[in-house]
Amino acid sequence: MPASLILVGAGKMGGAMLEGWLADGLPGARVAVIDPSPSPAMLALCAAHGIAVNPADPVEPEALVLAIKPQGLDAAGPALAPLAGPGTLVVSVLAGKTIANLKDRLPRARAVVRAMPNLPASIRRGATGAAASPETGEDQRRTAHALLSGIGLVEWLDGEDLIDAVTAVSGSGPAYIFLMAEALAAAGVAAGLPAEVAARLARQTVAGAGELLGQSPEEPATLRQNVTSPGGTTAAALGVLMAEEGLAPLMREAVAAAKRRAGELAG
Ligand SMILES: NC(=O)C1=CN([C@@H]2O[C@H](COP(=O)(O)OP(=O)(O)OC[C@H]3O[C@@H](n4cnc5c(N)ncnc54)[C@H](O)[C@@H]3O)[C@@H](O)[C@H]2O)C=CC1
Ligand SMILES: O=C(O)[C@@H]1CCC=N1
Repeated sequence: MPASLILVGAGKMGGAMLEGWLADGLPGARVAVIDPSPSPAMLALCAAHGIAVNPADPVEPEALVLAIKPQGLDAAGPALAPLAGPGTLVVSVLAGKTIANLKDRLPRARAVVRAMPNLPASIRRGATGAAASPETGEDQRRTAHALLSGIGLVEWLDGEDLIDAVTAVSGSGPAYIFLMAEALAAAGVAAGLPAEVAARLARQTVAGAGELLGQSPEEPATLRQNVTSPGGTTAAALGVLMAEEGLAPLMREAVAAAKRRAGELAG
């Protein structure tokens, strides 16, 4: 873990990573947060862990983690450039922004890791794809790995060309699963259940299935088959979901749209 870390942007994703790092044992005294409008919950978390918020004269840290909106990079660049020296490990989670885009705004930076985590980082169940600039040293790679593996699974990529696909699959992916819970609950209401009962059953079904998938050595397809009695109710439902025009082509289209959008955010 780095001896000093500045988190720039402590919103939903930055906040989730910070929660994960703190749960992983990163001492708050090593961390500073820069954010012009931190939420009350973030201020409370920082106060509880002795984390400096918007220090007056921040100094170049060992690790500078960027978690602002991609569209905010131009405006933030001038304030961030002095914090990213040749020895600083820069970790960016900005969707679409390439390592070259980041180096444009942080001209002294050498070691840049472009990472795409996801929101379950807050409970250390995240999934991150990452790629490092060629100048990133072995120690800095180890530091980046310690940070990212502290919040869940890490897949290192040979180059950054796959990060937009990672963004579309696992970066945005939790939203697809939450939507599944919403849609299942709504379908339950349509099938006659009281709304609150449907919401509780759908939520626990998605959470329980996710937990089982996380703990089981079986493939998702095997777990699906374990639910499916021949000629039974699940088979009837899967006949719809697995039809030619069912979930698979829809998911392909959704992931392609997210990947396309990530490409548009570059620059
Ligand atoms: N939300 C998610 O599930 C994921 C988000 N990301 C990436 O994380 C980044 C942040 O996204 P969210 O957390 O969802 O957005 P957010 O809006 O919740 O957080 C952004 C934070 O940046 C702060 N901010 C704005 N300008 C700033 C500046 N100049 N200096 C310091 N802080 C500044 C805002 O006050 C806010 O707290 C984006 O680049 C996004 O692509 C990546 C993976 C997943
Ligand atoms: O929606 C977005 O652009 C960000 C990137 C991945 C998840 N949230």
